[in-house]
Amino acid sequence: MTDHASGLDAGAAGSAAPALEVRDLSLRIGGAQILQDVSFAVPAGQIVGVIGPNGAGKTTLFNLVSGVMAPTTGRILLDGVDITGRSVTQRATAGLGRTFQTSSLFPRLPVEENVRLAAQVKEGRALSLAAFPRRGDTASRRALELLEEVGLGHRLGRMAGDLPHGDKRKLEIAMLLATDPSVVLLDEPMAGVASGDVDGLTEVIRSLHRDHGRTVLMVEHHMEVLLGLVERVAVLHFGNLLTIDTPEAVMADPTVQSAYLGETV
Ligand SMILES: Nc1ncnc2c1ncn2[C@@H]1O[C@H](COP(=O)(O)OP(=O)(O)OP(=O)(O)O)[C@@H](O)[C@H]1O
Repeated sequence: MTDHASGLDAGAAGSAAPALEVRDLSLRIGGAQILQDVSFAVPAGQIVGVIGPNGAGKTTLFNLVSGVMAPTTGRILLDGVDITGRSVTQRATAGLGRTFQTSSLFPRLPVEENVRLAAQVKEGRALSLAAFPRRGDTASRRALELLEEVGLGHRLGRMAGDLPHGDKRKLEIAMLLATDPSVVLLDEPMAGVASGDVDGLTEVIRSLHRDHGRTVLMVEHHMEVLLGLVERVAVLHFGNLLTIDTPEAVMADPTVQSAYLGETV
């Protein structure tokens, strides 16, 4: 571990609690130590990348933060509040949103209906298609705004399952935004996205924090995209946090180079 490995001083300039913080997070399954004492903080409005070789523990970290799995030890704080014992739904209500590596869309529904359903849930209404959507209701209006925002205004009426990968990812982000999260976890947003769609999706992600002030933590294997987007990079290796620092410092770090030996950084 390097001196700056914890990154816990990252929000120290102001007195406000970091938007997201993990403290000594560990997960043990059977005899396997999947994550070990991982600690870092993400100040509000910052965009941070998580990288690491295959099996390093990136998805596990997201599963722990979003509440899909419970840590063996350690704590997770959202805006300074300990959410470690809370359910996925309670964390979402508290402002934590997540996309998954695998698509979480309703493929046989039109794009606007996917986002309307997410907006409807945010309003405290049921995830029900039978809610008789009216063109002017707040969930429908919000859905149209968000589709414009992510650049899918021209896809209205298309079935979500028929969209190209890049647009599916944008749709997932629009659905996430419908829940109005303050902290967004993006799990490999570029996976399966055609090269021609990468720039557009990158801009959508950039605007999440630049234009909307959201805090973003993202796992991404597409290194060029990640390094062009994030302010800091956390590096996981065999369940340990090697370092969290600026993209330049991380790429120049010999421990990172050796962690990736045999892989292209
Ligand atoms: N439920 C589980 N039971 C046992 N081992 C698990 C479980 N979940 C994950 N692991 C193991 O934990 C390690 C970390 O897995 P994880 O999926 O978090 O890695 P990752 O960094 O996201 O990898 P990738 O880049 O390939 O997606 C792997 O060795 C994996 O096999």
